[in-house]
Amino acid sequence: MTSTTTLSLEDCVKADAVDPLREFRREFAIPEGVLYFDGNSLGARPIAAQECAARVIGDEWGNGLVRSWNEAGWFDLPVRLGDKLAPLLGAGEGEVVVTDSTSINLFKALASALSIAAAQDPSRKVIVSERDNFPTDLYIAEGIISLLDQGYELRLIDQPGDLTEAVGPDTAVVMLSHVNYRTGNLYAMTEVTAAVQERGALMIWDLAHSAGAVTVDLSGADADFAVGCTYKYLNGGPGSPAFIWVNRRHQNTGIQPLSGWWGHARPFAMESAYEPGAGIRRFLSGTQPITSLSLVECGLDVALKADMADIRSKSLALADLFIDLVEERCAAYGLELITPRKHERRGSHVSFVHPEGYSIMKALIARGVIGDYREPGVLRFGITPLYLGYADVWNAVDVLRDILENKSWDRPEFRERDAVT
Ligand SMILES: Cc1ncc(COP(=O)(O)O)c(C=O)c1O
Ligand SMILES: Nc1c(O)cccc1C(=O)C[C@H](N)C(=O)O
Repeated sequence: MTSTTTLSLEDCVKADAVDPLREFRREFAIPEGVLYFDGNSLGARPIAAQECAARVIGDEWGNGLVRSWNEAGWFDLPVRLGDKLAPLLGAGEGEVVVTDSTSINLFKALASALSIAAAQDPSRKVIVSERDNFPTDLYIAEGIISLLDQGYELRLIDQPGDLTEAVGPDTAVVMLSHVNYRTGNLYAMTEVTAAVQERGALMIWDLAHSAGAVTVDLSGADADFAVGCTYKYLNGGPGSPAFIWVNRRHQNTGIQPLSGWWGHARPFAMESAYEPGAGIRRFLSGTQPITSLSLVECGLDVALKADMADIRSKSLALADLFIDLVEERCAAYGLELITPRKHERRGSHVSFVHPEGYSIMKALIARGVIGDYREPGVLRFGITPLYLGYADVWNAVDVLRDILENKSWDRPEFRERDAVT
């Protein structure tokens, strides 16, 4: 569907009828009456996940018991799932493991990158990131800086355009989110990686808002490390394990400081001294949450059946439609778009700022249009082409217009803050 003005619901219904991804919606359990625009926080449940959970809990755990570490392939699951995820990241076999959380994987990646940078040039003491990066990324960097206590510092840029100027001969590592969690800004991975490496620094990407949503080519960009989660666009389930990708040239060089027994060269030799395993396995630490790890496969199996180019073009078309409809139908109500309009600069969510953003989002959720809220004043709408269609976008904006027109957000119950927004 092309970006036009004066779009009708009928146009959207017609666009849905010829959408090459329309059958994928059947693969997901979306409750009746819900328009789900929060797959950028927690992806919807693949129908297959319920049966998978029953098999893992009932059969593999219940009947197999401890034998399942071998017989059901539990021990190899982080590596097997990493290999399965790799094509969606432009990565190869033996380069990715699904394990731990994004925060923990970032700790491993950053510590490892700093150890590699220090071996090359110990005078490089700066980690460059973005003030508007997802907070956990900055907190993890602060934690490593205090733990190492070797004069490292964090340099934060305020605009994506300030990046190249901030990276210099003092820079050890640059750590950025490929897609910004708040604005949806998308960095040009290949160009940015090349600029960072030309300046002698290592490049770490956080792909939390990219994996399964936008085209990613880690090998093509020749980045150094990447991390990301599986509970958003990969539909792995709440708190499902994250992933870490390590360029082969670094796998056996840096220090992976969470040196637990799963990363040991011979875990069941039970040796008292640590000897890192070869390759990506050394980025494992300890025992993995096998039930939730197993569910990651259901989301991956769905995503791998779809063509990533179709996902990307539908994501852009749905977001264009969302923006056009808001601008056409909600123009009088003070919503300000903070997401880049340019396709090459946009991820897969759309964000608007409004002084009453929190109450408006709560009012939307009460009407079944589920997005989320981020400070300050940001209404965020995730665009997930596998289970959202053009008519869904039209209907969501229709509810938004109604809430704004009737000021129905202006009620005490919509002002009460929940713990999770
Ligand atoms: C860019 C980014 N990094 C990291 C995280 C979270 O990491 P974790 O799963 O460790 O809580 C999120 C979202 O929660 C995120 O948006
Ligand atoms: N990870 C989350 C959580 O534990 C609770 C609620 C939301 C989340 C999210 O994923 C937030 C998300 N990363 C964001 O971009 O804001």
